[in-house]
Amino acid sequence: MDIRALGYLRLETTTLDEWRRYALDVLGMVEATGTTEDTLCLRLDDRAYRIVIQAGESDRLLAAGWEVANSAALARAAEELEAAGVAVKAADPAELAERRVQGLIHVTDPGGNPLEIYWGQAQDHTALGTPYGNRFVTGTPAGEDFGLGHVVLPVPDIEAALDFYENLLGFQLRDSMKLPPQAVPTATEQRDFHWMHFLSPNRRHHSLGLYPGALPPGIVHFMVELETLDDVGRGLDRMQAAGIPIASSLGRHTNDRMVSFYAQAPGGFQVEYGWDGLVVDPATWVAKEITADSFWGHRWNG
Ligand SMILES: Cc1ccc(O)c(O)c1CC[C@@H]1C(=O)CC[C@]2(C)C(=O)CC[C@@H]12
Ligand SMILES: [Fe+2]
Repeated sequence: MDIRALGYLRLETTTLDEWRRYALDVLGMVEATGTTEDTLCLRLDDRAYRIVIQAGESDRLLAAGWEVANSAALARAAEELEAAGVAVKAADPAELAERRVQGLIHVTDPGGNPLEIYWGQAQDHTALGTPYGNRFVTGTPAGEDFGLGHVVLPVPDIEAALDFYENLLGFQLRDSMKLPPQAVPTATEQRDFHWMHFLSPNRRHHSLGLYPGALPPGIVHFMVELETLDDVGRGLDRMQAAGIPIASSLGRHTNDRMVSFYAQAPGGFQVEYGWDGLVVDPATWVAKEITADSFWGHRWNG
């Protein structure tokens, strides 16, 4: 399947005002066209939106949006999913209009996580006036797309999830890490360790992390990448000034070599704010095991 990138995330929140302040004033994202009283649309780049946050009854991930190139690629994706026994539901015209895409199917992964596979998202050609001069890395100036960043999803059955994303969706496995049982309190089976996997359909080291346990919000964290270390440092200052709990201190990951910190987001999951993530060559990449999450830093709280 020819998926190109993590195009967007849709979230539901019980505290939209808190999310508005968090996304705009702290993360430095930009309010996008389509924002209403009960739906906050966020721009990071020239896409009409990259994150949509809807007021609702719960705090959870509504969908991870995965982008394909065109309608033929979407039709093939639907065929391959159906042939594999995965239920596929085509979007109705109202959903397409709301999402500002030209074609879309709804699917659920083996962990029950909702995904939307789509093509033809609208762009916004107006200048992106980020509030702190910060810039998000979502691709190259030449037009190569790396997607909005990455998302880590909880998947109680890690083997089934890896098979789905690697062999059906066609993501490349970049590396894996053994988590100790205490890092996975909701694991369905007692084991000496639990694998966590990192994958991507493009040259961003990972667009998807698979966490081998359950978490109520349906998302462990999402990561947005900033252009400079100063963008990340200033973001950390804003988090602290706003009194937002830092979930993990600044550190550099061993696999994508990203320098990042993690902050609590409204709703019981985290946002990773990073810089200097690895861009790989899929033709020469080999899957590896990492045996530490970071070269330095990333001290987790609580
Ligand atoms: C190890 C790692 C590499 C690259 C990343 O972008 C990244 O987020 C991580 C950390 C992943 C992971 C997590 O998301 C939830 C809490 C985890 C499971 C830990 O307890 C250690 C690693 C953490
Ligand atoms: Fe991450």
